[in-house]
Amino acid sequence: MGVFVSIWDKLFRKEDNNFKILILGLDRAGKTTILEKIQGKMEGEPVPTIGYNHQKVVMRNVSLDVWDLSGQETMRKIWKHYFVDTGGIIFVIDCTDCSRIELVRDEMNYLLAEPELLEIPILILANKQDIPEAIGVDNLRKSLGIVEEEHKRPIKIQEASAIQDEGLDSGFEWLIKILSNEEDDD
Ligand SMILES: Nc1nc2c(ncn2[C@@H]2O[C@H](COP(=O)(O)OP(=O)(O)OP(=O)(O)O)[C@@H](O)[C@H]2O)c(=O)[nH]1
Ligand SMILES: [Mg+2]
Repeated sequence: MGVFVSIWDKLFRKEDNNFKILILGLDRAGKTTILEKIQGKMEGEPVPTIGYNHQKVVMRNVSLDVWDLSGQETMRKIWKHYFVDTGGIIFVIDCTDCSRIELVRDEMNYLLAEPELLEIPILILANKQDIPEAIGVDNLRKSLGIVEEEHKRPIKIQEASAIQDEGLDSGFEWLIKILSNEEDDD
């Protein structure tokens, strides 16, 4: 953990306990739904994001500067312009969208290999678990080729249903704990 602490100290720590969070994932994964749900303000069907949504969210005394970026193909190419100063990533997957699971894996691997994001904690939300055909965490883990324990960075795959507001609290709690622990290790 010592390496993490020093990197956070140098790069990501904000004086006011504020962390920049990127919500990434393919189009229609449920990113905007999640951002709305965690703020308790879901109103009707979300429209596809053009560009980004930017919201300040306070949870557990931590201020999150959340950027929900469009997952459409052309927009995925400009995700990198938002990487600077990122404290954590929430990567959202539509677990019913099996035909694009390889594309999801490619995007995930791109993020994992990105030098600007090394050591950054990643919360993977395995979304749309309310739909019976959704693949579960074990299958998703195999499809992505991710073994959390073997990663140098903190990484967690969390089952979720944004629509039913399930799994979001646990996921965010984990991420905030990771970020806050670094704060605590002063
Ligand atoms: N059944 C179900 N539908 C969901 C869930 N989360 C999101 N959706 C639906 O999935 C669709 C896409 O949701 P968005 O939140 O707009 O997805 P997005 O990832 O922000 O998509 P882009 O902005 O295009 O990148 C919408 O119709 C949502 O209502 C979920 O947990 N379960
Ligand atoms: Mg969106």
